Amino acid sequence: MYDVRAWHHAFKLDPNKYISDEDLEKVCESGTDAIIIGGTDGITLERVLDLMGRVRRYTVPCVLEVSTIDSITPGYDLFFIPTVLNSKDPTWINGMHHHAVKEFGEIMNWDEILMQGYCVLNEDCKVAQLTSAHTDLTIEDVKAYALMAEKMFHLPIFYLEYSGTYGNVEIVKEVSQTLDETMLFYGGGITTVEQAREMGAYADVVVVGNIVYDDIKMALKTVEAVKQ
Ligand SMILES: CC(C)=CCC/C(C)=C/CC/C(C)=C/CC/C(C)=C/CC/C(C)=C/CC/C(C)=C/CC/C(C)=C/COP(=O)(O)OP(=O)(O)O
Ligand SMILES: O=P(O)(O)OC[C@@H](O)CO
Ligand SMILES: [Mg+2]
Repeated sequence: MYDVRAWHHAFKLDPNKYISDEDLEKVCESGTDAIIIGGTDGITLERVLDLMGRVRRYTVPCVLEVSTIDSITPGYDLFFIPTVLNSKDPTWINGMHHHAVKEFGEIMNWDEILMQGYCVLNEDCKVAQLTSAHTDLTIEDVKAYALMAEKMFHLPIFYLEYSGTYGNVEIVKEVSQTLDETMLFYGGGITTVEQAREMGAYADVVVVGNIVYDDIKMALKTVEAVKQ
């Protein structure tokens, strides 16, 4: 079993985006703790398998963050299963999950599965739109979701998701102080070393996504920034 508790940094690679072999090697050999394969749109089995095969050339742990039932295959070190706690639509809280467990429940290795309680806070991002997330939240609202994740549902991961935009440090700080057992993942809009360091001071794991595609050199620098 991989010790996710020891992780501090992860790159999230989007199967719907192109990455050259050269850049992929840099990302996989960067010293990051894991490669998470995931995205919200254009996630087909073919694209996910292709990316997994390419990441598998390296020893870095490779995780599938499941966003569609059709793209689930064996071959990963771990599976992250999001549940969007602030969605207005039960489909994204437990609906798809029920459907998937009906299909795969008998063959699932539950030791390889970690649930992520998402709280999506950027109203304009794709995942907020897709899941009809209620993003107009106060710090107290967000902390309540964090407490629900930990104390009511015993989720291993609470994920503050600002996909595409840099988040509110005060919220990340306060949520980090609210959680004891549940790990705090932060993701969204990390484009500088300073931002990576700032969020890394509070989040257990900083997830870096889009900058990989926009500025690979800067993306690579976030690893050391978070791990220092
Ligand atoms: C056969 C075999 C090996 C089986 C393995 C067993 C297994 C893993 C079974 C799965 C069981 C299960 C319960 C599956 C869940 C099914 C499912 C589809 C649940 C719904 C998940 C969910 C809430 C998805 C919503 C979208 C979401 C949260 C996506 C996460 C990724 C994300 C936020 C990406 C960021 O967006 P991006 O696309 O990068 O945006 P930009 O392009 O703008 O950057
Ligand atoms: O792509 P960015 O904005 O870095 O966000 C990372 C990740 O949280 C997306 O799910
Ligand atoms: Mg992305």
